[in-house]
Amino acid sequence: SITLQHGAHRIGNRTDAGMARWRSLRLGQFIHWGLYAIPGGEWKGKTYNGAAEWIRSWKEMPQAEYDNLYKQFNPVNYQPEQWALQAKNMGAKYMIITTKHHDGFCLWPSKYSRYTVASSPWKKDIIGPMVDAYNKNGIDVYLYFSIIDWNHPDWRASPKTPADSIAYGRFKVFVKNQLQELLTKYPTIKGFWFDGTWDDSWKNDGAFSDELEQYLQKIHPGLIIGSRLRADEKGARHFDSNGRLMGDYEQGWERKLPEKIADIHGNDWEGVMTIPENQWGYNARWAGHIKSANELIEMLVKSTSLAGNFVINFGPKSDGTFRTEEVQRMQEIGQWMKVNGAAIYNGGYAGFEKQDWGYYIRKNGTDSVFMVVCNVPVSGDLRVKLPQQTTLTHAATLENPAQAITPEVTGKNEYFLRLETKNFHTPVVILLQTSRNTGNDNGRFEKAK
Ligand SMILES: C[C@@H]1N[C@@H](C(=O)NCc2ccccc2)[C@H](O)[C@@H]1O
Repeated sequence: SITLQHGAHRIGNRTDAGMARWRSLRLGQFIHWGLYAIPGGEWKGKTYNGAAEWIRSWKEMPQAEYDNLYKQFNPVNYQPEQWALQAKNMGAKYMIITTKHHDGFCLWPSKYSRYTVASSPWKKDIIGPMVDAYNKNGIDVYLYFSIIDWNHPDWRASPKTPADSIAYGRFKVFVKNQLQELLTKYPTIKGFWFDGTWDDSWKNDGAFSDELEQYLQKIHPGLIIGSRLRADEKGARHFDSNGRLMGDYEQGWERKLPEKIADIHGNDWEGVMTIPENQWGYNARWAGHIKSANELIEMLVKSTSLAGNFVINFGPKSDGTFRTEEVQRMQEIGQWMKVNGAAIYNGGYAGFEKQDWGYYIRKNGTDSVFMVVCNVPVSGDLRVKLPQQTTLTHAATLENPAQAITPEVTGKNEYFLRLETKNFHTPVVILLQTSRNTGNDNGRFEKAK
């Protein structure tokens, strides 16, 4: 390995209580809200085919007209208590809110910028009431902050001249001031979710990103910050030039998930997911594939089974209400979580060989292993191969815990569980009580006929 001044400063995952809490939460709600919700992916009768929150970059969008949208920001139906209750009923344990996206518009009345809600007809702080409402409902809040800031005169994607570098130097001070301001105004937030850190200006200034992260941890110890903030002095991002993860968890899983446990290299990680194919901010027309609640539940289960967190994104309308499809997904996911949340919260990698019917999840630190059946076999028979020295002592679904399922012992450490019924409308969860011992079931279950 090479000597790095601004590479990873820690080897292995964080072991403090704050990080243990983060990895116990498992299900998060992402909210992308801002001026981009006003056009909602359309402009003067034309449809923008990109992600709605990027519409300012569309060649058909006059940037000055976009920048003046703040004069229309007036979410008269914004009710943060409703938002928080809805998220609680979905089973989300943390929420990530866009304080400032790439367009630079601030949802809080920053004293370092005039391009904020304070200049809009709404006038009031959006972030404060949201943090309070979510915290009151037992949901932790993380602040999304874009380093890219298309509105700020000193931001540069790639400084070319000495004047550019002087301007970008001012911009870095502005970024540090706004982050300090957010921590001062909203002291209960648990961390930052940084974005927009792929441009040369940021990538080639690993020292600043390192110093910034250390500054934030100094003024607010315990903050949880993912790998997307940092670059090392060679321009390596997420993983430093020695291949070590920078930050507190791998934050590169955007609209994609790891396939198998080897893909996560033992790191804490989080996947963030859109319900349509690629829309984060409100888009009036959702084209392409819209994920069902069952698809999102399976992604949540897969993430948990691979010891990661899963965050589902929502893009409220400019008036502060949510579109029907998003309300439906939150309700359907919430119904499943009410019955099966025990398999998700504090869930992690079970260490069992994955089978076709779905996913194993181990309740962290226990011998309780959940089987989440997403693919019901036509036979109704679920093969359960346990690791050596592990015995199955009990099985029952979370829906009917009193109804034990008697496994059929078929061979060394292998059982079949038969499902009474085969028509399920959502993934079914079976809790296995296992014990590690001599590797046989002590005659508890009769041998296969
Ligand atoms: C969380 C999402 N990140 C923003 C974005 O620009 N993503 C583009 C991107 C996709 C994959 C790697 C880096 C950057 C999107 O607008 C959302 O805010």
